[in-house]
Amino acid sequence: MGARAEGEMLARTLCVSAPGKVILHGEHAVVHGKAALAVAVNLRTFLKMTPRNDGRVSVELPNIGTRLCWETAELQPLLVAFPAALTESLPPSPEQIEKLKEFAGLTDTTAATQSLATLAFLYLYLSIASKCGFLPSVAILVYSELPTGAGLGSSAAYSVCLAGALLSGCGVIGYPLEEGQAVGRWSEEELALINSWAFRGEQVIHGNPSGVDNAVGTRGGALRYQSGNICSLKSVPTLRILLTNTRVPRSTKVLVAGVKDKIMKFPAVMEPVLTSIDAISQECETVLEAMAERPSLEHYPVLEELVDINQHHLNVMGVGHSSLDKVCQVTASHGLHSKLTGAGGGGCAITLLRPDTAPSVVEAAIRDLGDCGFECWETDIGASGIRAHSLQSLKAEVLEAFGRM
Ligand SMILES: Nc1ncnc2c1ncn2[C@@H]1O[C@H](COP(=O)(O)OP(=O)(O)O)[C@@H](O)[C@H]1O
Ligand SMILES: C[C@@](O)(CCOP(=O)(O)O)CC(=O)O
Ligand SMILES: [Mg+2]
Repeated sequence: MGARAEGEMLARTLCVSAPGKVILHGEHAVVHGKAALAVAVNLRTFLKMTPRNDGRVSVELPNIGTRLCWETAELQPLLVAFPAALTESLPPSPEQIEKLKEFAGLTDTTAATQSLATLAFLYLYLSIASKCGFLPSVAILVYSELPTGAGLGSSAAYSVCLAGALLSGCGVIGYPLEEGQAVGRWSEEELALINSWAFRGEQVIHGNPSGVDNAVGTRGGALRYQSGNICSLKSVPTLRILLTNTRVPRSTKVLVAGVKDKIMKFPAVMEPVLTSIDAISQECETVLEAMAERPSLEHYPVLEELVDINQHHLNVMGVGHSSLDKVCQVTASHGLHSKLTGAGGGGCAITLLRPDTAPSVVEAAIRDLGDCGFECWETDIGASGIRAHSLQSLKAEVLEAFGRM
C-alpha cells in the first residue's frame, strides 16, 4: 500500500488480529523485574475498522456485550488532556482516567469489564488522534476467540489490536497489505511502536502491567521477557499443552495489586519467592533449548517438577484458587502436572503433556476436568503476532461476527 502522510486517515476498511498467550513461568514475578517465559497461542482477537462519513466513532464489543458511540465533536475537548508529547512518554495519569470516566459516564457501579474496555479504547483513540492531529470517524468492531478475563491475555490482544489499527488508520504507521494479499506484517520498528502503545492500553486495564502480555501479543512466538527486555526464543521445541478454563472470573488488576501488597507487607518472605520463580524461568529456558537441540523424553521430569514448584510459589503469593487446586489434583491423578497461567485467582491453568502421553490419558483427564465444570482444549504454541488481514481471508466465524453487528 502506498505511503500516506502521517495524519492522513486510511480511506478503506482494515482488519487486524493478535494472539492470546500462555505464560509458562514467571507470571506476577515479572511485574517485579523477574524473567517470564510466554508463548503465543492460536486463539486470536480480531478487529475491523471501517471509515464512517457521519462524524461519529462507534465501537462494538460483542464479547462483553458493549456498544459505544460518540460524535467526534464531543470528544474534541478531551484532546486538551492528551498532548502527544505527554502521552507518548508517560503512563496514563489518574487525572486522564478520571476525565474519561466522567465523559463516558462510568461510575463505580459500571461493570469493570465494560469500564476498562471503554477506558482503554478512549485512552488509545484520543492519544493516537492527538499525535496525528485529527479525530478519525470510524466504526470499530472487536471479536475474540479468547475467554475474557481468564489468564490468556485477552486484555493484551485487545490493546494490541486497538494500537495496530489506530496507528495504521491514522497514518502513523503503514498498513502492510497490498492488493490481493491475504495477510501482512509490520516492520520491526512499527511492531515496537504498536507494542509501546498496546502497553499503554494494558496500563489502563491492568494498572501495573509488566508488558509481557502485549509483547507476546505483538511479536508472537515464544519469548523471555524481563523488565522491558524482549528476547525471542528461537529454538523452542513443540510443546503439547492442555488449557483448562476454570471459568472462575477474576480481575488481573486486583490480583496484581494484591501481590504488590503482600510483597510490601513481607519483603523478606516474598523476595526469595520472586527470586526462585526467576530461577525457574531461567532453568526452564535452558531445558527447552536443550530439548530443541536434542529432543528427548528425559527432559520432561524436570519441566514437570518446575511446573509443580512454580504453582506452589503462586499459591504462596496468594493468587491460587480452589478451582486451580482442583485442576492440579485431577491432572495429577492422571500423572500430569499443571499450574495456573496469567494472573490466577481462577481463570486458566496449563497442563504439560508429554509427546508420548497416551490419548486415553488425555481423554480421561479432559473428561474428569469437564465433570468439574471446567472447559478444556489442547493448544499448540508459537502463534504469529499481530497481523493485517484481507477480509476475504478471514475464517467464516470471524466474518460472521464482523457481519452480524
Ligand atoms: N474481546 C474483548 N472485547 C472487549 N474488551 C475486552 C476483550 N478482551 C479483553 N477485554 C478487556 O480486558 C479485560 C480482561 O483483562 P484481564 O483482567 O487482564 O484478563 P486477561 O487474563 O483476559 O488479560 C476485560 O475485562 C475487558 O475490559
Ligand atoms: C499477572 C501478570 O504477570 C500476567 C497477567 O496475565 P492476564 O492479564 O491474566 O492474562 C501481570 C503482568 O505481567 O502484567
Ligand atoms: Mg490481561
